[in-house]
Amino acid sequence: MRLHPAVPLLLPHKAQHDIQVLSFNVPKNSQVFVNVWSMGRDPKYWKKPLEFLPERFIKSSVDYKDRDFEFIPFGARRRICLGMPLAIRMVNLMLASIIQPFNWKLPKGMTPENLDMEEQFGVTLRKAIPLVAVPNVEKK
Ligand code: HEM
Repeated sequence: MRLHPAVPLLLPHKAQHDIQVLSFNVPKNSQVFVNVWSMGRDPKYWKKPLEFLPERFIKSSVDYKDRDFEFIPFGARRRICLGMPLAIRMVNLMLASIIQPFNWKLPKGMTPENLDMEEQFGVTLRKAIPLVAVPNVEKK
């Protein structure tokens, strides 16, 4: 959700009136895109921003629920994702239900280090080259 956010530019927002955000003047009716993809990789806020280190969140106070604006994979404030409470439960459940029953491995010659994580940009973000993984059921 930080390195590869599902909705990289959030949904388009429109300024209802002239407003100044930090040093930026945003005229009424401007269409505003919030680049959460780039915010999640900003070295100003993240140590080793391009590394996948999920443990960075273990003792961190950074919250995804509309409080810490360096990490808003569900957006924020009035137009925050309505499905967020469902999504945060479902993501864990879906991941657990594919990880638990199988032993997964990468195809021959492929290692986690040489996985191509390039993205295909769109309203939603997807892997440019789909992940190939081989499920294996342990024989008892
Ligand atoms: C991991 C899963 C999900 C992610 C990362 C996600 C992310 C987002 C993001 C970034 C937005 C745009 C927020 C903005 O522009 O400020 C959004 C909007 C929305 N999402 Fe999700 N979403 C997820 C799952 C869901 C689910 C499961 C539902 C419904 C059951 C849902 C319903 C909505 C709706 C209705 C909006 C529009 C809210 C509005 O414009 O007022 N989302 N979501």
